[in-house]
Amino acid sequence: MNIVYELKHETNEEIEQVQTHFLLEIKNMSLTIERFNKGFARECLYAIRDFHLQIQHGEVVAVVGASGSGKSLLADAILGIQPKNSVIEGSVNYENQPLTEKRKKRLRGNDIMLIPQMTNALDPLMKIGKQVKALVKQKNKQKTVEEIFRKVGLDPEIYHQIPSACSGGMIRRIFIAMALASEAKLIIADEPTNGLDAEALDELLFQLKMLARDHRGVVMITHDLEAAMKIADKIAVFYAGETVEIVDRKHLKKGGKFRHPYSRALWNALPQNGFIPIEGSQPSPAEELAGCSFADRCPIATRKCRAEKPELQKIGKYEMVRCFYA
Ligand SMILES: Nc1ncnc2c1ncn2[C@@H]1O[C@H](COP(=O)(O)OP(=O)(O)OP(=O)(O)O)[C@@H](O)[C@H]1O
Ligand code: NI
Repeated sequence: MNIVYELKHETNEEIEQVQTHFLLEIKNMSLTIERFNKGFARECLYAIRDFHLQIQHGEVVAVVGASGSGKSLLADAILGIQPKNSVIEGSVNYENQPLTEKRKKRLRGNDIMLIPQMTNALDPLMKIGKQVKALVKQKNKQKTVEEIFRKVGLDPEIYHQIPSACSGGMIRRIFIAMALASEAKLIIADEPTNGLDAEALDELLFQLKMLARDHRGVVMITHDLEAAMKIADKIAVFYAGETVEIVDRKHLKKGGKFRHPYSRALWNALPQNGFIPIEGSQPSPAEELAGCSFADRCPIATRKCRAEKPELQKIGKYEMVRCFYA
């Protein structure tokens, strides 16, 4: 209240910025892995080059990118479980405070929870019910877990089983149940829709939305643009370790288009839009890039794009695009 009052002379947009409370806000984040090749020469892998993301309570934000674009490393970096030989730079704030490695360690598994890409992340020897129950803070733990199992469509029998008795689809539901049971405010789901049939996929998307309705923030990391467009409030398109666009779903719902040539290419590659492929491949993380990461495959690239890296430009309250010509 006071802050807004003091900034009375600022523009409306600036006042809104002050009022916006982000659960997680990432700016210019990079993650570089250092390794030594066979000739013992030092080599850098630029796995994340320039990543931006903003998420508020109650929102689903999708990070959409192709295989190898750095999505899982991004999830690991937010949780503080990145490879030891990596260096993270940039600004990461959680609840408006810097998310230091020390703080990540404290919040991991409590405030911030990962739904991992691998389905073998549960304790293989502990009964599932017990693993979920361990996260419940309120009284009547058993009853709470049973209720959550019902919500996510898990057979109550699962309670007494160990993870190896469950299918991949069931394990994903167990992770959603764990997120619901916990008091986590931020859920990071890494490729949660992988390998699901159409029905299971819709169910899972609904469950992720349910987590957001519970006032939590859900970062859904995926290669599936279509799934992202179904539930995400905002979509951050990720290419070769960079956020190339952040689009608000409202813009797409109103018939607006993606603005970045890579996002447009992803959209054109969807079955309903004609399955149009694009030539070439994503630059390797080992490559140092002088210009735009997409320049080699971009239909509108110019000499400038190859020589100069475009910055992420703000084009609306939350929307951004990294292209000289978008
Ligand atoms: N520990 C590591 N050491 C060295 N390189 C790594 C390490 N982990 C990942 N990489 C490399 O970093 C790049 C990004 O990997 P990452 O797993 O984050 O991609 P992704 O977008 O999650 O891919 P996918 O969709 O296949 O899961 C890849 O080229 C990968 O080989
Ligand atoms: Ni991954």
